Amino acid sequence: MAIQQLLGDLSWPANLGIFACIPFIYVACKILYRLSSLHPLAGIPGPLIARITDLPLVWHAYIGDEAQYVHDLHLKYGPVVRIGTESVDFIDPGVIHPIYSHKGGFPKAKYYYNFDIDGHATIFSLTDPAARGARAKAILPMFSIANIRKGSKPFTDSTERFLAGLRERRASGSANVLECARQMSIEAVTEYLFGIRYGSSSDANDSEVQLAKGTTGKPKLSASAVVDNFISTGRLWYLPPWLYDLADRLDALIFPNPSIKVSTDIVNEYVDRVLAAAQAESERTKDKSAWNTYPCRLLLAGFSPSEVHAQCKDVIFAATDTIGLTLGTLVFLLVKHPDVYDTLRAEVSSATIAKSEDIQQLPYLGGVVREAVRLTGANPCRLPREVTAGGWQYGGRFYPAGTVVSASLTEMHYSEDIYADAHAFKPERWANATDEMNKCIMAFGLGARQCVARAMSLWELFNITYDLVREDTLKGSRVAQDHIELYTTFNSKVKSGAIDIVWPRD
Ligand code: HEM
Repeated sequence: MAIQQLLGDLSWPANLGIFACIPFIYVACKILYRLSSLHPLAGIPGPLIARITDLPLVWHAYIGDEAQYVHDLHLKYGPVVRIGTESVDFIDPGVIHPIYSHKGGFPKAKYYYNFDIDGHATIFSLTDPAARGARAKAILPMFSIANIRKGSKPFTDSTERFLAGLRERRASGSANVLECARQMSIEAVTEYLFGIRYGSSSDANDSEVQLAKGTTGKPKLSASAVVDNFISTGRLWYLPPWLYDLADRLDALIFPNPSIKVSTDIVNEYVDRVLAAAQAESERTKDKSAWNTYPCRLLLAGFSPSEVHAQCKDVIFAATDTIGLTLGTLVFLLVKHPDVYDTLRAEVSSATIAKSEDIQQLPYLGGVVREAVRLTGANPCRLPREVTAGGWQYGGRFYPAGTVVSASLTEMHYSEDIYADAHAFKPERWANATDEMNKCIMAFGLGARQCVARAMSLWELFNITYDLVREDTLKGSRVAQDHIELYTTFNSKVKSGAIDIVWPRD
């Protein structure tokens, strides 16, 4: 009443002034609370700014050095750092089980919503475990190692094309192995999962469909621009979805890239074709046990054609750059380290391989693949999870519900405490791997939400490396750059867009 009377006594401009001040008062109170000892994360070391606002995190993700930013904070403040108002990052093998594995781990943090596709939450972006589970159940059998072995032809065919492509480029003196590996990955995965290889067409030349002119004038995989665009979601993903959309539009307006539109159309047309074939298949045969492709399985499980379209695109995005970058880096490391290459070649040349699974038993090859996976960091930053109702007690501290907790790949994989001489490429370290080394490899994620295609990807990496080294295509090659420079947000991106190797002509 007193306030009402006071307001009533004031002139209307004074009233307006008071109302205009309310948001500022609200923000000021919020900042004071965040800075005070009343905030539940008050005792956690970190920069003052991170207690007030998430803007530094948003900024470093946007400019592509989030991994370096988080690393610098750990160097300064120790293994447990408050990196944002509600966010804490750990370098501690002990957090892996409670955050990612125990009872399915904490759910994915809200930022994953920004990875939705065409208005649909995907198997990757869903934060609700039950909704994700219903979709994953339909497709997971396709990723079992037994089924991959049974249906391995798309993989062996794409490996053969990858090797043929490298031989061709060797003749010309240089190869961008990143682009070759991306192409190999998208072909293998789409043919295996969708039954129609990306880029294949009955009425057009494969290479016309697959390759669009890159900006340098060199042919570039036609899906590259749309894949790059999708993985760059991580640059803005800390924004709330409405602001994300706005920022994304503004970004496209300020930095227009016409090749994204061309590439998006090509990929959409391809996925339309995949979906139409799956729908025709479901019409043709009512025998549901014969429905064996990824889209058929999702349709069978009751999901709408428009969602299945989005789920297919999600897989293309998830597969192309991750395998592309990992395989590209692996080849780069082998070329850069001739001693490792020679040891591997000796093992591969003398091996007796009766069946393809024997390849994964080769110990030095195993070390090479694990070491390349460790050093690549296709997802180099944190995999954030949100503490659920009831909070989480860990290391003598209480983290209330809503706290975003994480471990970051770059911190774990480059920790000197876990991997001595962590920056070096040392396949032999895996001959006597400690439990901690095995536990802290998080390239494929961890726990219940780890990569559905982990076994498939490793299977490909082992087989391709084996064939590549056996036929000695890399003989005489050199790296064209000393190291691979990356933008680091949720997904890594090679700054130059290429991992080049050359075969010098003497
Ligand atoms: C070297 C290759 C690959 C790497 C390094 C990789 C990495 C990852 C990582 C780190 C995650 C977990 C992300 C998180 O927790 O936030 C993930 C999830 C996922 N990946 Fe991969 N991935 C690879 C290949 C693939 C391929 C080939 C496919 C599809 C054919 C794929 C499909 C997925 C999907 C659908 C998820 C979401 C799983 C879920 O949340 O339930 N990935 N991947």
